[in-house]
Amino acid sequence: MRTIAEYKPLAGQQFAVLVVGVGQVGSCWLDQFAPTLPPTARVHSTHNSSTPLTTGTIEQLNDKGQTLLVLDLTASEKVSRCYPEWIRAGANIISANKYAGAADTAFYQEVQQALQENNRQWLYRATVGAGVPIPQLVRECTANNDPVLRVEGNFSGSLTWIFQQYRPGDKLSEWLRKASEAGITEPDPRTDLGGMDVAKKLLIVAREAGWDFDLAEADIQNLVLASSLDEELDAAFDDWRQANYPDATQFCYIGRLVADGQHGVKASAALEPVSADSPYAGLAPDRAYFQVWTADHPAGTITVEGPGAGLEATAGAVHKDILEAIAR
Ligand SMILES: NC(=O)C1=CN([C@@H]2O[C@H](COP(=O)(O)OP(=O)(O)OC[C@H]3O[C@@H](n4cnc5c(N)ncnc54)[C@H](OP(=O)(O)O)[C@@H]3O)[C@@H](O)[C@H]2O)C=CC1
Ligand SMILES: N[C@@H](CC=O)C(=O)O
Repeated sequence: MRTIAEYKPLAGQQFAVLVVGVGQVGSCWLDQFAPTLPPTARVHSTHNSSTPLTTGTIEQLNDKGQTLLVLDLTASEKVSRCYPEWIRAGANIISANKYAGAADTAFYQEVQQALQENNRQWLYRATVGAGVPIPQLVRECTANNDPVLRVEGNFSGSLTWIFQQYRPGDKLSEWLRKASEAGITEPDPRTDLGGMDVAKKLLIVAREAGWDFDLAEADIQNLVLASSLDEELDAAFDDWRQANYPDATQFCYIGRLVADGQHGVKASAALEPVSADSPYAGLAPDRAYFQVWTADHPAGTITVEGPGAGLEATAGAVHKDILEAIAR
């Protein structure tokens, strides 16, 4: 963790942190990271569904001259839709919630416009890769005139955790339950298993490269193969495995963005068999591995590996955003 001494806010500047969503990530941040906030920052308030954050609260604090950091640690689309109003009222936003980053183009642009017009920041390092700075890498290559051609990686922390441990013959439903208990799935694990969580991450990264696409057009494999996530899922998944990859011993859910001259980008994700020489074969269940191909590196890829799942890695990413916002 970086030390607070590295950060030099403007003289007298006070940062009020408003935490929206005190679930698994929010509690982890409050317990482990909030105590290390710089002396110029303090947690002003915490909010959940029954005590939502209001725009009035933001306006009042802004009027008092406080610099506001609103942490969106929910999985709520409703909360994400408040961003433009909150930004106009004076808030800077830090998100673990992926809804705004992967929203329809019109809403995404509305958020960007509100940020520009009000000179506010929106940071979202925790939304992709947990502790692996993949959006930042793509943004930096793009900004430095080294266009990104392709990005590939195990974008799902929960599906990686599951499939790095699952072996044919296991019950998929058991691994899913354990992942949910470990706090690494979405509040509704169907979001992970169905691939929609990965689709959102692909869109967030694509936007860093200057691409955009409609989530509905992404080619995403849905592993919600049964209406209930119990023995019914196990039977359906075994049928799929036997029909497609009867000899595979290991799988990984891999996401891809590939530049496509005509259409901008093609986004896809699928569960694929992993051979012994694949970089995914020996990956620990909580690690992420990404490869980026750029114009300057068309053959040799840039590779990044790091902690890609878990509450501490995610809350740590939120904390890095807070320190970055304070330092700017
Ligand atoms: N778990 C992980 O490893 C990772 C999670 N994330 C992201 O972090 C976010 C949070 O995940 P997690 O902590 O696991 O989720 P939880 O379900 O544990 O917590 C969500 C929290 O959001 C609150 N909430 C829901 N709606 C509102 C609202 N309208 N106003 C205020 N609070 C609200 C809930 O309150 P209540 O209980 O009252 O409804 C709850 O406290 C998600 O977007 C997830 O994608 C990102 C990376 C990794
Ligand atoms: N559901 C997510 C958790 C964080 O984004 C994942 O599986 O990666």
